[in-house]
Amino acid sequence: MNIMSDAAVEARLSTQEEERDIKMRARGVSVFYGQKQALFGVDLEIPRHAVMALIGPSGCGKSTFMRCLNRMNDTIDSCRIVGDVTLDAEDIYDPAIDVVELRARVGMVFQKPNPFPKSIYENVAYGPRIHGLVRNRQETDEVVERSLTRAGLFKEVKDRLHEPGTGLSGGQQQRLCIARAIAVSPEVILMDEPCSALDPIATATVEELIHELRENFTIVIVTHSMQQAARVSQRTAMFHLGNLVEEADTDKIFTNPEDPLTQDYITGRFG
Ligand SMILES: Nc1ncnc2c1ncn2[C@@H]1O[C@H](COP(=O)(O)OP(=O)(O)OP(=O)(O)O)[C@@H](O)[C@H]1O
Repeated sequence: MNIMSDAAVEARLSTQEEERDIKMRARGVSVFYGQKQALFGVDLEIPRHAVMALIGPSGCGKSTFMRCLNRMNDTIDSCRIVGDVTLDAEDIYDPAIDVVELRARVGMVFQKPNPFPKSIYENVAYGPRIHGLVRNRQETDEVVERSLTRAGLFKEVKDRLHEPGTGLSGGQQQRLCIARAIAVSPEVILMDEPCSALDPIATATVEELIHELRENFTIVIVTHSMQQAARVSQRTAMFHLGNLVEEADTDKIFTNPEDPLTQDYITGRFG
């Protein structure tokens, strides 16, 4: 008979509880580009249905870390990663993992809006089609409308769905890229400086959208803007020279950071 002590039962329950709140977890993640080490043993937990901001001076490893979360670093020949990364407690570097499927579960939006040279409709419909998520035209129409609506773009484009995506404004193109990412129902969306090519009005619209998306998705955003990190995120992780300096509630990072490096960075003393 296997009788667990009350303490053991409680410990297991609290671990399960914790797992429910943690979408992704990195343990001891180091990254090398050839001989050069870019990340040093990073341990970080990404909370579910929240926005986590990655901040730190240029070259500190924010994008490198983010690319570990959907194995985008696999596409760089010289890049080697050690350590563990899990998605819902599942090892994403397990050889049995289908990387194409992983990147559908952990989608990405890039710095520069990069719509395909196709219509607005086709930009959004492409992913669901290749992943077999839609069976016919009606289902495709539905997924396109739903994704564009969630990205806050449908009203603006509903009469020109068959015009090229590249004909939209920069802010609209970025929302189209977000709609494209959402269309395959990802669990996590990685955003690498998604507003850096946008004007302040388009930035505000995208920030508002990020805020809304967190209800349904887990979001990780790299940003150089302290104001943006403070506005959109609930947790913030500060990197410096390939190390994770500290990670905490965003309010705490911006009002009462533990580490002097964070204090210096957020007050503009370097970076
Ligand atoms: N493909 C690559 N090949 C070689 N070195 C790279 C590559 N990508 C990044 N690095 C190096 O790894 C380190 C971390 O770069 P990374 O782009 O992750 O930093 P970052 O914090 O995102 O910087 P930024 O804010 O300027 O975008 C830097 O020293 C960079 O030069």
